[in-house]
Amino acid sequence: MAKRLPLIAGNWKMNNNHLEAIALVQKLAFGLNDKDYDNAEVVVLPPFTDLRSVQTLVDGDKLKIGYGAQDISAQDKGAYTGEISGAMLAKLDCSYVLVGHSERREYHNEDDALVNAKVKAAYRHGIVPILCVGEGLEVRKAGQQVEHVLAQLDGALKEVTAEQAERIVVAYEPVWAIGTGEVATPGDAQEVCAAVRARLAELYSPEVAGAVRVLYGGSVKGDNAPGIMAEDDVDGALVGGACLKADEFVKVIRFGER
Ligand SMILES: O=C(CO)COP(=O)(O)O
Repeated sequence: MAKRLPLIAGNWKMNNNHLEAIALVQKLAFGLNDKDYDNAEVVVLPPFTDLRSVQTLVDGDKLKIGYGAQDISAQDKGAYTGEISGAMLAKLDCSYVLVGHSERREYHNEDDALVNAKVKAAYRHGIVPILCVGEGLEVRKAGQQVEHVLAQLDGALKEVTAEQAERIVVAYEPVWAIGTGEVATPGDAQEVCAAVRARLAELYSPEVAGAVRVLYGGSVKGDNAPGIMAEDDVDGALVGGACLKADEFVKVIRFGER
């Protein structure tokens, strides 16, 4: 089976206006070389208002950095004030979209049914969903993390075909590790990422499970990325705080060199 190319994605969250976005992507591109792009796929996920600027820069300078959005409407068009459709994101050449980030689940009450509708909306427009799953501290303390994450996965993948599922990216982000500096151990990440892959094999096939990239996210930095990425079932990282500084993000991308 072909080895999965690691994916290092930077979730900017609500940071950087469109001018700051250009500066950050330029700095990132300047810090990366051909070998980096051979070793990992590099993606940034800026706010909606930055996407056109990022698209223009990536196209104009022929950068090998990919990009995508942090959310997508479940609807395709119409009277949905404030929403952004998959068609709009596709027109901006977005390759990826985050779906079901824990901050959307928490602050916008997104449940598994809505996450499922957004996953399907992404596929309708040819955009690859980066599906976020992860447990809170109470669930972790109760030792229920695997059951919790698999229930989120099952809910998000309802009516998603094998052909679609093969292209999905799943990001395991334990909520207690997000923005807290409290990183999961490599063993914690491996346990849940392996369980996600095993469930994909059950729901679809070993081929689908073998193709899907499963990322870890939650306080990933340059110095802890190598240990986490060394685990068999961890195929990359979804990075928050550390992606806002180009130098630190480059260190994460070079996880294999340390
Ligand atoms: O939520 C995250 C990425 O989506 C992780 O954020 P931090 O890396 O800041 O913990």
